[in-house]
Amino acid sequence: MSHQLEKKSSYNVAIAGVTGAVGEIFLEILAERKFPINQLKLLASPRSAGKKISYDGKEYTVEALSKDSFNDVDIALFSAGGSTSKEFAPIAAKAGAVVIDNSSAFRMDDDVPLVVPEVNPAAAFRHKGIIANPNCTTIIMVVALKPLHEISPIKKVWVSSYQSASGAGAKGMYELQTQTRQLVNDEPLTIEAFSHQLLHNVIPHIDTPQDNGYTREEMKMFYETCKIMGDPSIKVSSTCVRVPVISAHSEAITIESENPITVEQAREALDKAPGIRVVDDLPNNIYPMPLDVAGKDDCEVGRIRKDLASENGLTFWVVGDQLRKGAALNAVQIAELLISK
Ligand SMILES: NC(=O)C1=CN([C@@H]2O[C@H](COP(=O)(O)OP(=O)(O)OC[C@H]3O[C@@H](n4cnc5c(N)ncnc54)[C@H](OP(=O)(O)O)[C@@H]3O)[C@@H](O)[C@H]2O)C=CC1
Ligand SMILES: N[C@@H](CC(=O)OP(=O)(O)O)C(=O)O
Repeated sequence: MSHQLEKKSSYNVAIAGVTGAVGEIFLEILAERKFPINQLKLLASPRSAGKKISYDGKEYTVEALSKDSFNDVDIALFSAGGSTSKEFAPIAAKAGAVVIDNSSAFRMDDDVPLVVPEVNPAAAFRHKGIIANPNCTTIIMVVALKPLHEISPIKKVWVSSYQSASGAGAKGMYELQTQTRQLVNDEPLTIEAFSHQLLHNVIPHIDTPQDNGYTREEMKMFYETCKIMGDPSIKVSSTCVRVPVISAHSEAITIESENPITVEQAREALDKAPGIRVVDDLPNNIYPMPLDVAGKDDCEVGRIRKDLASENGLTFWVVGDQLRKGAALNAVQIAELLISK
């Protein structure tokens, strides 16, 4: 069975997980980019079945995701967690849809391309029914790494992330907002979505601990970077940290490349690269910050400087809206690539 999308003037699109943090942004982005939709199917858990959601001036009723949800669907955008993807993405692909999956369920499968359109667009066409959207922190980083890797191959990356509450979904954003209100009202703080109070704190722990002392989020950055960049020799050491910011992830990155990359070369390459903007004027207090980047499509890079501690090293700061470029926008850009051929 061929999994390539048949060329049409408009497509039947399903969104699994439409009531979640990423699902909501999927709808915003499809509308903003005028994605050619014929029929739209909105899917979530049985808890949300019957809920009404507007899209492009029309009201839709959310349906409970089931094995029969994908008949006549061309493109299925999944954002409903790894276990839901594991169960339903193969069913959707078998029914003839091309699945673009936001979860971590299939990212490292050999048969599943892991795609960031600015980095490895050709991989999108090698799918067998499922394409994986990478981890959000990794997407934001590789958009900046790619133009630098083209100047001189990157050998090593050290990165510390400053990941917003929305990375933990709707419940993460809600908990940070609730804690703010509770603190003002002198009430006990609810701590459910994160392992500690996030308000007025930073938590150096995202996803499950691994045997090597890193977390699963950190190991996703290690493995996914190599797969997306098509270079298994790149070594990534990361510390992923949750910070009390509602939306947009920040990352302090140091790279070591085969040959030196000057600040000027880096700035010029990043300036020209798609999906990223240089915002870098330290003396005038101008650098990327989550408050400014939240809601934007492009990632922003600043604080570009020669690293003082590593050989052939360059240090910089990248911020991206992880619900957009780190999730829904990247997935919609993959869908746009598929329908462009
Ligand atoms: N938040 C982020 O920054 C990013 C998230 N992702 C990934 O995207 C996915 C969704 O994340 P996010 O939007 O943040 O999470 P949310 O918790 O905000 O939303 C989860 C969504 O999945 C639906 N869902 C949950 N269980 C089921 C089920 N059994 N069957 C059908 N639908 C179900 C929920 O429906 P209901 O409302 O009915 O419960 C809801 O629509 C995850 O895999 C996450 O790892 C990827 C990149 C970034
Ligand atoms: N990276 C997200 C979590 C997430 O959704 O990751 P993944 O898509 O790799 O499961 C965060 O900030 O918490």
